Amino acid sequence: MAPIVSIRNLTKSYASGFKALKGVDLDIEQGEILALLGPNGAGKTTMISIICGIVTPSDGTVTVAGHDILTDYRKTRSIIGLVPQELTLDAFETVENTVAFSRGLHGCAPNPALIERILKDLSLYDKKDTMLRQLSGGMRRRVLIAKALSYEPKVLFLDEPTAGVDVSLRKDMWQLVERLRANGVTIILTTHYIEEAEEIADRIGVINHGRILLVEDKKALMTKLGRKQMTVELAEPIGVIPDALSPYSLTLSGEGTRLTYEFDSSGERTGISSLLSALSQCGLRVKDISTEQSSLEDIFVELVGEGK
Ligand SMILES: Nc1ncnc2c1ncn2[C@@H]1O[C@H](COP(=O)(O)OP(=O)(O)OP(=O)(O)O)[C@@H](O)[C@H]1O
Repeated sequence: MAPIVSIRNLTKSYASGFKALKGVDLDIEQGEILALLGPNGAGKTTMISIICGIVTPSDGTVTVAGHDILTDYRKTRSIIGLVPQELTLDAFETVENTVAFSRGLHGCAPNPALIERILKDLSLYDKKDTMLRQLSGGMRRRVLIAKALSYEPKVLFLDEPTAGVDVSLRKDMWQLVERLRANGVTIILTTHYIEEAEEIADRIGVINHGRILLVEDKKALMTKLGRKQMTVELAEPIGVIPDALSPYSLTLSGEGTRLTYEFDSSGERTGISSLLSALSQCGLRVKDISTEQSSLEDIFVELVGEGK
């Protein structure tokens, strides 16, 4: 299937001369949840803003469902929903009116039943007649999402949807994202919370200094870049690693009592059982064994660190 969003050589230089995007290529598949991770200033918001028609690109092309975002912007904007980072809402309007109005602004016929469902889904229904200025920050964020959902977008961009919200709202958001995906909506979210990407994304994109460092299936990324380590505590210290153990890439530490073995957790054989029998053949007594796997956070920090 053709990608729902296709980005080619996307470049953005702001008037100040600052290059926020330096030739980004990215295909987003229909129905996926893509998490974009990147440190502050990496270019995430710039990229999303260009796709949504808020910022003009300096070079490159973006198509949404086959339509060019510049020449066919009416069409692409009708397909896209955006939940921005900033909480810009009209303080004196009610929740229900704000959401219904947003649907009208996007040229959709009124649909009170749909608005009611969205408000209920976001636990906003009992606040439908409340003025926005009387809502908490978390509730306002829910209103921003309701506004974006009011015109039934096929592609939804969430720019740090859970920044500064409490744990229960974060979990609600994750559930909502799951439900939207089940209804065929493609979701692109930026986040600083790596556990969020780990929890809900199908694919992870890492962006830094205006470039995409990688885009990879989450599970494949964890297996490909994730290292596993086994640490063996020996009962008695040794001076050097015996020759018989040279086939294993071992390092000795802890004043001769700790052997560390790195292995490929994706491989069919990890080599753990043969290493353990080799240890006993060498007469080494094992006191304790532990294994550790690098997390998405370790992988991210390593990738972004390399890009510096
Ligand atoms: N209007 C502008 N004029 C000049 N520079 C800008 C403008 N908007 C953004 N930038 C710069 O472009 C870079 C990328 O900003 P952007 O907001 O896209 O990053 P981000 O990845 O979304 O960061 P964050 O995680 O902090 O939201 C930053 O260095 C920012 O200062």
